[in-house]
Amino acid sequence: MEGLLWINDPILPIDSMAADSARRRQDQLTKPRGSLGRLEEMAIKLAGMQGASAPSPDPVHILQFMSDHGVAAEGVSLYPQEVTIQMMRNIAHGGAAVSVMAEAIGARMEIIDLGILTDPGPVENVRSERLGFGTGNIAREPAMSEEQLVAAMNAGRSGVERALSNGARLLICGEMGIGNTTPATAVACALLDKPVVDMVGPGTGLNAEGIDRKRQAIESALALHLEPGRSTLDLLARLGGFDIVATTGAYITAAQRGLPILVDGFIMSAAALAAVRLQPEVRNWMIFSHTSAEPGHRLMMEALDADPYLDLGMRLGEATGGEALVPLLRLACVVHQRMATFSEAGVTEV
Ligand SMILES: Cc1cc2ncn([C@H]3O[C@H](COP(=O)(O)O)[C@@H](O)[C@H]3O)c2cc1C
Ligand SMILES: O=C(O)c1cccnc1
Repeated sequence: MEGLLWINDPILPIDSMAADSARRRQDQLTKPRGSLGRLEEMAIKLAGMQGASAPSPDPVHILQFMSDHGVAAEGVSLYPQEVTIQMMRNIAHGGAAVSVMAEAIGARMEIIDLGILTDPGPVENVRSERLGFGTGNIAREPAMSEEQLVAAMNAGRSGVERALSNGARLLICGEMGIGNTTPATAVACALLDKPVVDMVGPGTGLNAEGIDRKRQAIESALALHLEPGRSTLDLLARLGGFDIVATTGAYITAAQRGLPILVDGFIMSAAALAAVRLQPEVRNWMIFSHTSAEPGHRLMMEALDADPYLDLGMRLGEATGGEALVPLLRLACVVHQRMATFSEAGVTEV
């Protein structure tokens, strides 16, 4: 697709020498081999991605994408659509979970309005890259045009470029927009060829009747848009959201530029599936923070051969699962760097 030729640019290889040398170092540190479990794996993975003997998640850069979803008209969320703009202000003013956590972990966050329902005018701390007034209702029409798809992918790409120019060493993408678990579910069902009943869930807290209504809306969307031979980009334009598409572009760009990706929950995993479908090696650059309580997330993780680190019953989105893992990533890296080896400490090795 014109304007998206960069998707096929090569993905950087992981530095396997750096990963091997980090693994060897872990085995020389004063502990029974493997005893720090997956903390060891975190440091080794980051070492390979960063080509570094002293890996570190810092600086962490969050791209927080805001957008609305036309399919909210089908009654697929417990909350009304005006919550999106209200939450955008809340995020920008520092009152949302993502904002409090970003401050607590010392992460830089850029909030990008990709097209919430009403144009809020200039909002402090929000970058406006509006592509429309929400997407189309996927149960009845495509989510977006080809032009909007291209612009959303490029918005994700330029977000990563700004992150890199700010020195980022770890990327977390997040989203907020009422109704968003519906396009995420639709994209996942389309890409994985799974029945909607296996993937659909409560999102913000729908009851059984609400989930059934959401299932019907997604089934209508798939019946309308799913045709054999449709490309991944075409499916994204028909079923996705501006945020899922921008994140897909951000993930591919990060992998092309060598920036490690921390994938957040259910909605961001739909983008991860799309990015890996478009460019399989993007998977090598991904770390998965947590298992979302949204039931279909496990199927997504299976498809991505991913085993997320945390399982805290989180189901918020907003990059918060990614943020929750950052302190553990830091700990893993500090341990990797500062622990004494057997020979340094004069401890008997077996
Ligand atoms: C106050 C509030 C803050 C949120 N922050 C993230 N989400 C999350 O919930 C929404 C997806 O769930 P559904 O598809 O059921 O609407 C998205 O906005 C997602 O970011 C929120 C939802 C609400 C209500
Ligand atoms: O895991 C997520 O991304 C999620 C789950 C429920 C609602 N919003 C987001």
